[in-house]
Amino acid sequence: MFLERVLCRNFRNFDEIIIDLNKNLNIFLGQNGQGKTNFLEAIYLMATTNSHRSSISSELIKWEEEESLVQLLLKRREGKMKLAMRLDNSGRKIEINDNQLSKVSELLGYLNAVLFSPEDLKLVKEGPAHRREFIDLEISQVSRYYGHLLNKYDHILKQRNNLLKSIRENRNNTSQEMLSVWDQQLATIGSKIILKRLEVIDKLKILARLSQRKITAGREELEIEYEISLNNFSKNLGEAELRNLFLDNLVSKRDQEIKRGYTVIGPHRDDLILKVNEMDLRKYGSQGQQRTAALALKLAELEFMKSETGEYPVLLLDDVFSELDNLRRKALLNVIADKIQTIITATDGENLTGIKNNSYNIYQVEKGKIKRVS
Ligand SMILES: Nc1ncnc2c1ncn2[C@@H]1O[C@H](COP(=O)(O)OP(=O)(O)OP(=O)(O)O)[C@@H](O)[C@H]1O
Repeated sequence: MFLERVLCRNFRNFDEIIIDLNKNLNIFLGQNGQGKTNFLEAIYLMATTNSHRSSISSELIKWEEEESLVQLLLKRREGKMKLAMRLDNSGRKIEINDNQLSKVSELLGYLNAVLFSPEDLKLVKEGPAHRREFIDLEISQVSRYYGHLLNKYDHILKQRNNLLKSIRENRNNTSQEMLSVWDQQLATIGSKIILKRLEVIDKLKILARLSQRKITAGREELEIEYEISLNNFSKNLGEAELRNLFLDNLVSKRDQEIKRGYTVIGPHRDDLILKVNEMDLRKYGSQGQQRTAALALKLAELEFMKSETGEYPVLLLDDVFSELDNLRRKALLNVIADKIQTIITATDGENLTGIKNNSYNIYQVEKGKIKRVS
């Protein structure tokens, strides 16, 4: 798939920009703070329904304006489509081919995009929330049903945590009965989420291992494991068995959960363990090894989405070329070749000299204005 045109109106520091993109490679050059990341953010927002930098709609709207619009013309195998998001202080509205959708989450699955930015090092070296977000976003982009499960799980978890707090404050039996009702729901949805994650990680780990080998010329073996918070878990459990195990775990943690006032087990507490040559990357990996693994995961993500949807997603590279050494840069360029629409931002073209795509556009970004220069 590829983007033909991107329109942003009153989005971040843009008044109105209308950009026609090359179906292969697009390079956006500009000094710091001119609007390069803002442009990628608008596209990423349309792929995931969320900005990677802010969860607050009003921050995306241009200062002193009331509403903003991001509109994309997208070419997929099945044809062209127009996607639009309107943001104002009351929230976000989505239109597909000029028809308004009832829920923002229905936008998921139309535009698939993979974003790689310097922030992605966090994926390897920081807390589990980043790795859960990585896997959840990836699955949500190819499965709207999974996005729906996550929303439901979040809702149940909040209600259950509120109840745990209220039991802690004033123990009574009716609340304990209510807790069993929430347990059933948490276990039902939670086990579906865990099973889907396990299925995707099984595919992803093969793809990531291959990428890591390519980037390191076979010197590093990357392993990904799912670290589950449930006790007595064994692989190959069916959905009903996993649900029962989840419920048993909730019963055995009940006193602890009431004492703490929140749910201590479930997919919201799980993690991904990344190892290189059997060493835990998060704890012991060098910055270079962590960066390579983050890149390998992103390349695996591209291939995973291709295998799920039949089309490569759009690749967004935010200022990453200056951070990569020659080997990693080459590996990245080999993957992109001419088959993936790529949008790159950089402060100057110096690190981009290795790019030999047949066709590319170059744009200059300055003070919220974007102009094509070649
Ligand atoms: N809601 C907003 N309204 C108007 N301007 C905004 C808004 N949000 C951010 N900006 C401006 O956008 C600019 C940041 O743009 P952006 O993050 O795209 O920078 P960049 O070109 O990617 O630079 P860098 O290379 O430093 O990342 C800043 O000047 C900031 O003041």
